[in-house]
Amino acid sequence: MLCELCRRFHALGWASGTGGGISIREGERVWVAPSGVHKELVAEEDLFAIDLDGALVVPPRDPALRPSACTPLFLHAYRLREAGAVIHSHGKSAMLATLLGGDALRISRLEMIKGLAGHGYRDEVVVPILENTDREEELADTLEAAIRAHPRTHAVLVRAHGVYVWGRDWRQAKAHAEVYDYLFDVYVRMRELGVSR
Ligand SMILES: CSCCC(=O)C(=O)COP(=O)(O)O
Ligand SMILES: [Zn+2]
Repeated sequence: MLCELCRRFHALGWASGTGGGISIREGERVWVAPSGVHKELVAEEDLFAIDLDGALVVPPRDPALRPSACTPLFLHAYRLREAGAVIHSHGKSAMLATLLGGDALRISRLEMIKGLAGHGYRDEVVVPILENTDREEELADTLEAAIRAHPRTHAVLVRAHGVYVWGRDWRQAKAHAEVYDYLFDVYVRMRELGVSR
């Protein structure tokens, strides 16, 4: 499923140019893809299994592979939110939404908001925005702080970069990622049109 979802996210433009992807938790194990490879071509034997402290449990077939640089960020969502899957998207809507400024994106009164667990139509969706760093791993501490400061969010944006989204399992994480992508796209379009909600 991890490999299949990487292919689908690549087709959506969420995991192009080797970045982005998804990790999935299976009990006490977390499966992650290799770093810096074409995510749409990742095969089952290329995957790493690690425990929730990041220790290697199952190595990939090729010893030259390294786990995704997103791994420390994925682990924060697993540990702090009991997530079952975490998606990292480089989708353009997420990236563009972060360029409109502020330390959080806020949007409300849209039907699609109901697709986020614990949210209703009238709720304000608040997605914190982190400042980007030179290396993906360096985002881990600020992502942890943002997750703690925003207990209702299922996503954290990274300026000029993308978004991390999670859910209780891969199905909910995928649904959340699709809803947030819709909201980010609408947010950018609304700013272009000069309308607000
Ligand atoms: C063009 S990818 C730049 C690095 C990045 O943003 C990223 O998400 C890398 O992830 P990886 O899984 O390849 O370590
Ligand atoms: Zn990235």
